[in-house]
Amino acid sequence: MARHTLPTLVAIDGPAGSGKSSVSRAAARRLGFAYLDTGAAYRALAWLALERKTDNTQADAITALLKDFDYSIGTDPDEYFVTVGQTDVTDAIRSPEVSAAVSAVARVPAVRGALTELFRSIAENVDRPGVIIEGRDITTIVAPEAEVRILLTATEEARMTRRSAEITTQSAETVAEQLRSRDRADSQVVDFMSAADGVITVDSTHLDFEQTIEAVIDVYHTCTKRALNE
Ligand SMILES: Nc1ncnc2c1ncn2[C@@H]1O[C@H](COP(=O)(O)OP(=O)(O)OP(=O)(O)O)[C@@H](O)[C@H]1O
Ligand SMILES: Nc1ccn([C@@H]2O[C@H](COP(=O)(O)O)[C@@H](O)[C@H]2O)c(=O)n1
Repeated sequence: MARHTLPTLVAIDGPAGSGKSSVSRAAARRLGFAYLDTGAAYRALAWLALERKTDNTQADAITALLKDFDYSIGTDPDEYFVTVGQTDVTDAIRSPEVSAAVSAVARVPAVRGALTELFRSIAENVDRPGVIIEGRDITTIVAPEAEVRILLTATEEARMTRRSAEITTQSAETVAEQLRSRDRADSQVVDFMSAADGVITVDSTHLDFEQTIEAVIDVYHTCTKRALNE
């Protein structure tokens, strides 16, 4: 059977609160692309571990969860949802408990291997001409061959200010400390603080939301034009 044309891949990595999900989703909408949030899968597995009262320091116990991890995510930027089995976990995976547990789950190599395969398969099968995939290791591990590779960053101060404006149920100090400690734990596993070779940095520290979306779309046009001329 003839293989369908593969979608254009736009890979975006960056630290917590750098705007990966909000900016990627808005840019995907404008480009008519699908949007794949990879952090949601790690969060959903962490949610399952909490539901099953699994000790998340035990790699074997976390790995065992993968065998009945019935995960599904919406890749339409206008119809985002995350389910595990019959349960809609779209909101539950954003809880402070899941955010605090997720890095321990994400450090397990078998989990990373399985989810990487899942992301590649979802991305290959979207029903759009392209897909924006965002996370921590997309430009380097999940899709190093992506036509467009971006590191979306902002200073720690800017990221914390934006995140604490969003989360009003916790103090700014608590939000900042959670963000910092998640980045610390995650960066022991993958490097998302510096751009790998060929990856273009978009620093949004002094850009507003709209300007950041435009900056990402500009990089997309520059990279795709360059590829056409090669
Ligand atoms: N350039 C910007 N100017 C102002 N606010 C922004 C900008 N970019 C993103 N934001 C806001 O910052 C907050 C964090 O963004 P977002 O949730 O998209 O980050 P993230 O990188 O996906 O975070 P995490 O990895 O923790 O899920 C959101 O409230 C978003 O609307
Ligand atoms: N490619 C990725 C994406 C995410 N993670 C882990 O998931 C956590 C949640 O991600 P968010 O983008 O929703 O904040 C993140 O803190 C990492 O632990 C990952 O390892 N690789």
